Amino acid sequence: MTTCIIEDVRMIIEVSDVVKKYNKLDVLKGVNLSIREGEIFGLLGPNGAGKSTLMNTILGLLRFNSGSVKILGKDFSTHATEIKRKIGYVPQEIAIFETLNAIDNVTYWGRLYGLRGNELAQMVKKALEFTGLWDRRKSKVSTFSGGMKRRLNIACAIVHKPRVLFMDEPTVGVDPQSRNHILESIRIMNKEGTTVIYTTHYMEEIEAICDRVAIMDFGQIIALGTIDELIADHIHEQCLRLELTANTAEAVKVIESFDGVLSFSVNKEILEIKLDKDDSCIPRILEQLIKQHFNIKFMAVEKPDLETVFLQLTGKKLRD
Ligand SMILES: Nc1ncnc2c1ncn2[C@@H]1O[C@H](COP(=O)(O)OP(=O)(O)OP(=O)(O)O)[C@@H](O)[C@H]1O
Repeated sequence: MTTCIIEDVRMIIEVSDVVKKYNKLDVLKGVNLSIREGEIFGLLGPNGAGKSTLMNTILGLLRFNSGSVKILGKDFSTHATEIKRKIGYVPQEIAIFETLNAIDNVTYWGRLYGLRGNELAQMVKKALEFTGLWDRRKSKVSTFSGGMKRRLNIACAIVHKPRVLFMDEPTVGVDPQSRNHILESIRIMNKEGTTVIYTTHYMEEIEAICDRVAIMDFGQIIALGTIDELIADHIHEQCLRLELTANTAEAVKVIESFDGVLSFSVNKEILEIKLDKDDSCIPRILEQLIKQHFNIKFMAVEKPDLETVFLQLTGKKLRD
């Protein structure tokens, strides 16, 4: 009966009104969050926003002051062992034994997750193959590059094929090849049924793999949705950049009369025009400029992206 309830759950993680304080510092201020089974969920936020604290709270590694957390429909306080066997965690700090080789590291974690005998050996092999480390299984970790250590860190977290995988900035300091390998592995794991909760400061990673994204700031979720939804909900303008060969001041007089133009600035021969979301005025502006014999040297429309949303909501760049 219990297994049945776990299998039927659609929201794989439910966080309700979670408050976490460190002395007088409110680090999580009543966080509410539901993560769907089967998604890759990105958690973004400036340094100190509370992402790791939230992750550690969900994982049962940190006690919180009030609220509730459920994973797979169960509470950690009453079903810790059951939940732990179904989740994996890739911590920000690499948690592997430098003096052991790769296979012994992964085997150690496999045993902790309750795997034994032939099943353990098979799962260890699969995790090392999956992370591209099988050929180096007998090498001591102290001889590994930073990217290989990160991949081994992941192999340790996935050896038991978790239903939910938490990854806290798993690509910090890795080379582009390892980064691509990690992202591709996440996609494959997700296709095979693992729900992934992912934090990073790299927008391109979120864009590449995440189905939905939550933006956190000052201990609260301040926005949540797909990237398209976040842009539609929070960004109400875009920028048209034109470079003319001459007579920019006269061109301004043409442009300012158009509906949809919110503001503009001129820097030498470059015109930066802020437009509202409806970009139907762009072809009309260009048509009018050409008709009046302005010579357009360069033109670009800057479409808003996740970075634009993040900057608008937090006042910071993702990698500040
Ligand atoms: N053990 C602790 N004792 C006191 N304050 C803490 C402790 N751990 C975290 N904090 C504080 O809680 C806040 C949130 O920290 P957290 O590590 O969750 O942020 P984060 O969003 O993960 O940041 P980053 O992107 O830098 O990893 C910060 O102000 C941090 O200083």
